Amino acid sequence: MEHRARKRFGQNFLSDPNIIRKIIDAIRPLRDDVMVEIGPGLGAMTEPLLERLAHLHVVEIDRDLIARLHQRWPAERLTVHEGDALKFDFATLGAPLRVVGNLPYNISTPLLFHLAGFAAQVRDMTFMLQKEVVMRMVAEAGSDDYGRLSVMLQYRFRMGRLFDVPPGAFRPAPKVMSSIVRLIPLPAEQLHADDEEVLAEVVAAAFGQRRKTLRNTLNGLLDAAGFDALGIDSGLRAERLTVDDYVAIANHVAAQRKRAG
Ligand SMILES: C[S@@+](CC[C@H](N)C(=O)[O-])C[C@H]1O[C@@H](n2cnc3c(N)ncnc32)[C@H](O)[C@@H]1O
Repeated sequence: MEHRARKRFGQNFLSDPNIIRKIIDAIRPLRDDVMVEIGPGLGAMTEPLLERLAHLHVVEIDRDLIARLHQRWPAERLTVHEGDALKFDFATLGAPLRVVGNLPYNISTPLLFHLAGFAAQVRDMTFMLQKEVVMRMVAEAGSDDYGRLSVMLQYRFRMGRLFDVPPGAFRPAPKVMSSIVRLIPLPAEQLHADDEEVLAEVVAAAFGQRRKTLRNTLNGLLDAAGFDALGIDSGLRAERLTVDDYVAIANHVAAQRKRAG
C-alpha cells in the first residue's frame, strides 16, 4: 500500500537514484561498521546501505513505516529502534559509531544538539539537512549565519558541507534546498572547556539577543574586569567572537564560580 507522507514527521522521501548513490558513496559504508540511520522512512538509503553493511541500526518514529521495515528486512540485518530520535540513547549502540540520515527537518536543530552529547562515541556523522541549517553549522565568526549552533557544534566537530540537493530529489518536494554535511568529532585533547554546561550557558546568553553588545548580554556572567583580563572588547556583539573566545569566557566564569564556592 502507498504510504502517505506525514508532515508532522518531516517526511520528504528521497527518490532520485543518482543523489542516493552520491550520498552512499560519500558515506563509504564498510561491511563491519557500527552504523545507525536516523529516520529510514521507506528505505531509500537503508537499502543501498544494507547492500554494503552486514548489519544496520535504524531509529524511526512512524509506526506504519516501522511495520514496513520489519517486513522487508530480517532482524539479523536490521535492528529497528522504535521511537523518538530526540530521546534515543545512542551510547547503547556501541563505538565507534557512524550516524547517518536524511533528517526530519522540523527537529533538525534539537536533534543536532542531542547528538553532540554522544560525540565521544562517534566516528563520524553524515546528514542531509536544510541548506540554511548547514550554512549556520559551518559559518565563520563575523558572518550573519554564525550563531549558537555554529559555536556549539564547531567546539566539538570538524564539519564540511559536501554538496547540495535540490527539492526535486524528494517526494514530496520540500520548499527548501538541502545539503549534505559531515561532522567528525575533534579529539578529546582539543576540547578545552573546563565545564561544557557553562560554555552552553555563556553561548546561549550571548546569542540570546544578538543585536546587543556582550556587556549587556553577559551581564551577570562577566564583569568589566573579566573582559579586561581576557582581552575581549565588551562593546562587541556575539557574532564577533570566535569559538576559542567563548571557551576562554566560559573557563573564566567556571573558575570564578569555583572560587565563590
Ligand atoms: C526526511 S524523511 C527521510 C526518509 C528516508 N530516509 C529518505 O531519505 O527517503 C525523515 C524520516 O524521519 C522520521 N522521523 C521524523 N521524526 C522522527 C523522530 N523524532 N525520531 C525518529 N524518526 C523520525 C520520519 O518518519 C521519516 O521517516
